[in-house]
Amino acid sequence: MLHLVPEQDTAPQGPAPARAARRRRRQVAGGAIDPKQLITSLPDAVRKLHPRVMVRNPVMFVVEVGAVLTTLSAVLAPSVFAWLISGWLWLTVVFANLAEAVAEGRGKAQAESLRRTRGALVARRLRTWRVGIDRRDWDEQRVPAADLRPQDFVVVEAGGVVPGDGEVVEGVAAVDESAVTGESAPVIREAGGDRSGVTGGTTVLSDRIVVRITSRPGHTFLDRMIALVEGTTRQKTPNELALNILLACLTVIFILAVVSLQPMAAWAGASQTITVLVALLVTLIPTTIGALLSAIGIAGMDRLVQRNVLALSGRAVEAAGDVNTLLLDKTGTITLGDRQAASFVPVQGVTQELLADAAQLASLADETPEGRSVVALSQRYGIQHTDADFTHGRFVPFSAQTRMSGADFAFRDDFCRIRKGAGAAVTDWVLRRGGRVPAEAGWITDSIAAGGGTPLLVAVEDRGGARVLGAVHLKDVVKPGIAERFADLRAMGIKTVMITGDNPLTARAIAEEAGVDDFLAEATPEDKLARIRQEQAGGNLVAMTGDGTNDAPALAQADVGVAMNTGTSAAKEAGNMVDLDSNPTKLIEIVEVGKQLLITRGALTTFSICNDVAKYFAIVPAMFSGVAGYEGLEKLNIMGLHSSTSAIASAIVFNALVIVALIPLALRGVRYAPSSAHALLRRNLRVYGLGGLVAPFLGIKLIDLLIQFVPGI
Ligand SMILES: Nc1ncnc2c1ncn2[C@@H]1O[C@H](COP(=O)(O)OP(=O)(O)OP(=O)(O)O)[C@@H](O)[C@H]1O
Ligand SMILES: [K+]
Ligand SMILES: [Mg+2]
Repeated sequence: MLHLVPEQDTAPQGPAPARAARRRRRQVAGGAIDPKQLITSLPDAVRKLHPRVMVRNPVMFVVEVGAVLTTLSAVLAPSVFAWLISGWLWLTVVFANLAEAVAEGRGKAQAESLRRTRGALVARRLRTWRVGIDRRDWDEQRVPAADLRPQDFVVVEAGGVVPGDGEVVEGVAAVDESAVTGESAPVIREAGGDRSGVTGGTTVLSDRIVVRITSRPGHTFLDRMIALVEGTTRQKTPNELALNILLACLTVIFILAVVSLQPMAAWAGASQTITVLVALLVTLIPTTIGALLSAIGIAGMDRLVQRNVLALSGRAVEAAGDVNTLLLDKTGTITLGDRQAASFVPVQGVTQELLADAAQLASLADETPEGRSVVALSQRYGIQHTDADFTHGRFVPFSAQTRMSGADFAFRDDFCRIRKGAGAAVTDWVLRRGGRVPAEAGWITDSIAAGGGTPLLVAVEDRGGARVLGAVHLKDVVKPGIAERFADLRAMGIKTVMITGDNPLTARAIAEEAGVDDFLAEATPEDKLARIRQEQAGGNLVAMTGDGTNDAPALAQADVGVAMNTGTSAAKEAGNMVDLDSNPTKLIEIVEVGKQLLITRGALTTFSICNDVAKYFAIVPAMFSGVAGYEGLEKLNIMGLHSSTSAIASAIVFNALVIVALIPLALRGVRYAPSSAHALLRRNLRVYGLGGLVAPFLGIKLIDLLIQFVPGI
């Protein structure tokens, strides 16, 4: 099929949008942040100070309220200490907002370039379209792409841009999808099969296709992609919500503790100022994780975008971190999916020509790639039927339920039905019509299947009764390198199951070659769905990759449903992720990103809480220093800080700086190497727990050494 691509269009340079897309991906790859980003995101961070925005983050909202209180008290009773604390509390809130703004800012540039792609597209809409209608009578209308509605038909010719998402209903074309995927190699899009989906904004390089629009205005793939990278549609995931509630509870507990401290302190004759009480509260509550939580989530989605995966739900990204079963569709997912007719194998007493003739009649209206390849192969036998041969006929289209296709027609005064399809389905059809199926038919299909090919039995029914003529051998190729990647999945503790509508023998041959752990053959869409429910009922978290309309129910049911970008729009609508590279082993990276997200969140939570414990040692002794009866607390001043005011100020400054210091880690994610959950937990406790305990002692001491030179501290 690749000969369809004109030479000049495959030049390595690629069109400008492709280069821009690749550059854009390179910029964000690796996740390193440019210090300039911190500066450019500053205005956004300040804008986020609005209380309506801040309440969404309870921990930081408390810090903001504290900043207001200390500012008021600094105005009423000015002192260097009061101004220093209130200033750094405002900085703490700004730093937290900065983390989120930087995370969002990285998507904004990408959204800008996608917006340009969407631009002002013009569509060539057809007033009517039906299969086989004479093309010259087509009545075309030029309309803005924004006016397209589902069920509209548009025509796109070489050089034209596809105006909206849809399904190719007629024709085959090479399409440049680089504006959306960043990948400059053209892909084939064709009517009928599992490669019929086209995306608005992509460019047709060759030929002419008719597309049935499937998306509503404003809800196209590009629209969704823009909203996604900008983070405008991001909702908190269940785990994130749970952690937020936990952090809010901790905050309330510490508020109560600090409030009840005051009467106690007053009784001891060490009544504390508002500034000191707020400072104590802020050091105790988990500000580090409170500040970084949202950025961690955004960065996780972003890391998937960098890998050319669009996650349409944050819940799915989290679920990916815990997936232990992966279900894959065979054709087009594990294999290249270009099933081509390779040979005709007739039964005894039937010639190849007769079989080829019948197979062609059964495929004339079969718009699937398989159907077209049967027609092409039979033409090599000099057989060339035309629609005129069908006087009173009807086509029977292929369906995943019947697993057959064919035609019923009056043919040269005879009445005739022809079917081709899966061995079991056609055998059943012949038997129901009173025919006999020779054992030879079984041998033929088995021998094709044993080699990994897909046999299509061909049968006819006419005055002579129903009988099998032979089989078509469809060949497909397992994607290269797939076995190694499945081995990687096994090492990560993920079981792979191939599910296919194909017969058990073909399924076994392909399963062995691809190295999957298990397979399910002759599966209808309902079987695929049932298998997922069964795995889920067994407590497994299931991911599914597929491309066909018949995979859609399963993709919707799976915890992580990854649709191939080459697939049908039904599959892309049903899944919660789309892989722009259409690579089934991409799940390995999706799982890694999911795990990394969970680990990063866990590690920074551990760090944050351990951190606060240490700061306690700076502030509490300072509050009670010199108070009779509380000399014992002096022992807690193990850091030997300069004065009580410098101790408290140092703790607040450290508390704010640690947020900025951790922004790069939150965005890049904690390093992830495949290993057991226990080993990961132990490592994290060691690094982030211990680190969280030790860092403040060093940091606060250092800041104290500097801050003591500030006059008035
Ligand atoms: N165009 C066609 N005409 C008749 N029969 C077909 C046609 N295409 C496929 N079949 C038969 O129907 C069976 C099921 O179809 P298909 O393989 O597309 O199902 P599937 O569930 O999508 O599986 P897969 O995982 O292989 O994509 C095939 O094994 C083949 O025997
Ligand atoms: K804190
Ligand atoms: Mg399929």
